[in-house]
Amino acid sequence: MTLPAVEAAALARPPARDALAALAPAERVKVIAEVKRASPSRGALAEIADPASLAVSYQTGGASAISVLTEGRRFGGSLQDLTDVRAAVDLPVLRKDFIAEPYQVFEARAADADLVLLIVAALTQPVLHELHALILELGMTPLVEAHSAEEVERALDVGASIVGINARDLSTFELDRDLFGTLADRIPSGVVRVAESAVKDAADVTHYRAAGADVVLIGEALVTGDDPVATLKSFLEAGK
Ligand SMILES: O=C(O)c1ccccc1NCC(=O)[C@H](O)[C@H](O)COP(=O)(O)O
Repeated sequence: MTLPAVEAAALARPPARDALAALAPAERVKVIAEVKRASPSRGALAEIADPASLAVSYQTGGASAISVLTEGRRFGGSLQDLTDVRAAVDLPVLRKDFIAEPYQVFEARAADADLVLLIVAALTQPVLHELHALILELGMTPLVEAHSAEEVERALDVGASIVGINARDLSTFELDRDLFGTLADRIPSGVVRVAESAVKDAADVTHYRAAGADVVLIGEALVTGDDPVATLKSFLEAGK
């Protein structure tokens, strides 16, 4: 599709769901549950023939939003997965991908995304600013991902309302569950704090909540378990 065509398709969609309200800080931790077939660090994780029905299980289990990996080559995802998931649930849906240009933002809205991930490390500050503004202009919500104090500052400089700290180093794939705790205080109250990655069990959710997480983003532990509804419920219980 050409840029004008994808832009027109994006503008023709009904409004995005209010992700900021869905993820607002509350008495209990909230979860963004991820549809994740595979990953560069772990290879194949789960078949997921029907992403929409997995997303319905997540909604039943108490998720506040759904993340869909839309990158095909390394994660086995697609924009069609996102559209199918969005049609099956009442929750906001995140396009989780390596977003680098406006075309992908229009594409996300055209596929019915409500939230779009922006990875600070992958973008210059002017491009981060441009993409952040475009996501808001299209009525969606940016989730801005940081890995260091400097990247948190850059996220706040563009006006991010939701900041994620990803425990996974994107070049080495090493996990550091304590990174969130070292950076959380740099995110002011009023900005939603998301702890991303590395939850393997309920104790990790308790750990992130104690370190100040409003929201935890979880992929592998949900797609590899036998019962996503029960797993999610136990994680939410652990984050009270
Ligand atoms: O998951 C990976 O291997 C990965 C590698 C490089 C860039 C991104 C990657 N994953 C995307 C994510 O951030 C995670 O899917 C998400 O935070 C959930 O993580 P987890 O619960 O550890 O599956």
